[in-house]
Amino acid sequence: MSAPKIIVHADADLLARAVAARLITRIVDVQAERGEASIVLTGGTVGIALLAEVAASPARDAVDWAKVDVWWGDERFVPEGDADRNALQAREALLDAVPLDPARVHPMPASDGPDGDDVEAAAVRHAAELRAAAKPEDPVEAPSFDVLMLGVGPDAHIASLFPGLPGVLEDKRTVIGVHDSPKPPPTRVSLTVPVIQAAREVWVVAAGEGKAEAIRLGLATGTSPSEAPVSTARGRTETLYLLDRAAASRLPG
Ligand SMILES: O=C(O)[C@H](O)[C@@H](O)[C@H](O)[C@H](O)COP(=O)(O)O
Repeated sequence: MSAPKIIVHADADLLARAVAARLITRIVDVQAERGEASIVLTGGTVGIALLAEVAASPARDAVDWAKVDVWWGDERFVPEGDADRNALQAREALLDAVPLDPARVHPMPASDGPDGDDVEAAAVRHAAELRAAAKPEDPVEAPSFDVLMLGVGPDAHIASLFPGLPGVLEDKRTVIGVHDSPKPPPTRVSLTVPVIQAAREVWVVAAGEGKAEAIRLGLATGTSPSEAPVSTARGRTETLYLLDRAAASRLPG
């Protein structure tokens, strides 16, 4: 696991623009090496704002979008067309504006999908999709994502792994159904820590004073995952904490 690097931008708008530029560059670099790239999107305010900044960037056409695999870190388990879906928000912000291959876009299941409202079956279905996309050398039964982005909640959750819930301790499954989420909606689907930590690069993206304590916990030594799931956000070759000044206002000394 790589030690976190902290990069601070002046405010939330600049953060979104800078992460968008970084994402475009990273995809271009990975595609120059291997032809294709895989990214994991996050919902949340900055997570969606940065996608809109990618869409607005003149550099976006440097990416071969048809060779980008798009996945999500978590999803609200609501119907396909629900405005709360991270996937729907991402489509509106970016995905509909670039020439992706639909077969390479992998939203997590919705509650009106083939498994109906059975979130456990939906998680198993998505785990099978990840397994099918994994290569023999991948350390878990999921792709080793090139860039996995995570927002963080004021309670220090990442994806839909919340403090005090068992999901953050899951060490076998790659995808779980989440029940009783403290943040609505209560039922969700989430990647687990082993998949997150198998990613080549993990980027934690956070803005605002309300995230400062969560960021402190995420970087402090000795934080327990159950207390602050964000402390598990580490990539294999790179871990970036991409922050605005307010979110960086309580960094551990
Ligand atoms: O499913 C969700 O509720 C969101 O995806 C959530 O995990 C989000 O990423 C963080 O809470 C940060 O969100 P904000 O940037 O809006 O605070």
